Amino acid sequence: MASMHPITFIKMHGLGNDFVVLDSRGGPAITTPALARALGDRNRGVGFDQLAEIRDSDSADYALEFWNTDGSRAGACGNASRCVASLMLEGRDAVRFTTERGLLHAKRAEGGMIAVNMGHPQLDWAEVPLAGPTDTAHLPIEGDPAAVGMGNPHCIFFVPDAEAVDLAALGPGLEHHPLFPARTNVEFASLAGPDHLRMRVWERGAGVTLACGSGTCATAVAAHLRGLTGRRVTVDVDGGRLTIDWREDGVWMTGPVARVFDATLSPDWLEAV
Ligand SMILES: N[C@@H](CCC[C@H](N)C(=O)O)C(=O)O
Repeated sequence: MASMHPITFIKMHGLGNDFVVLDSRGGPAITTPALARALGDRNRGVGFDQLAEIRDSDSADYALEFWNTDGSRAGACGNASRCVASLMLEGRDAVRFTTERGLLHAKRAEGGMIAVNMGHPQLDWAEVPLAGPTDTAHLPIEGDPAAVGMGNPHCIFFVPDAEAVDLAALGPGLEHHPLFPARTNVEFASLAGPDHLRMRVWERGAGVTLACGSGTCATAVAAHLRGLTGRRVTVDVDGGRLTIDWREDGVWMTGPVARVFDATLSPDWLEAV
């Protein structure tokens, strides 16, 4: 891939869910499926769970596009949204940005945390999407999972002990289950206390990750709808803790972010992609 200009990027993470952030505002989009796969390679590239590209927006402060390590696009990425918002919030109280699913909002929260409103959950089978008319609260899959869309699909299992689940063994088959025509992210959650969940995730297009923001929102929504929790919950994921609050105006997610380093892609490496 030839490039006229040096391509700089920022490496960030939210609870160990790690990202390469590209900013192509004012110019053409940079990311292709091949570049996402090459950059996502932890041995020969940089390594990430998702790539987030910042684009110009006519209707908001900026637009965001998300890519998985397998080169596929994702309609939502909660933790990358919080990471990029932390950059864009410099000198501002709140930001508005567009993603595939529409307009979202983010703001600073207490203790240096970043909060993002991930929008309203999608509870209709066609919105998730599922392959045909199905009760999203109880899918016809062994283990009685629920389906919730947050701009991307999630299949959520409530289990006695999320720690004991072999994600690598179960994840690939469930990600490609025929009920999910666009594949799915897969979450396993158990109740850790009142309004407190323990959750682990297999991400569509990325595999096992330490955290998934949209998955945490989807799990909190499913837990409330099953009568397991209230609308505000603490969720412990492998990489740390998120707070989810399902309010009138959408599902708010609050947690930490980190900027790890800034760098420039080598032109020789890019040429070979
Ligand atoms: N890590 C993310 C979700 C990323 C996208 C997902 N793998 C998909 O393909 O839908 C998050 O924080 O939400």
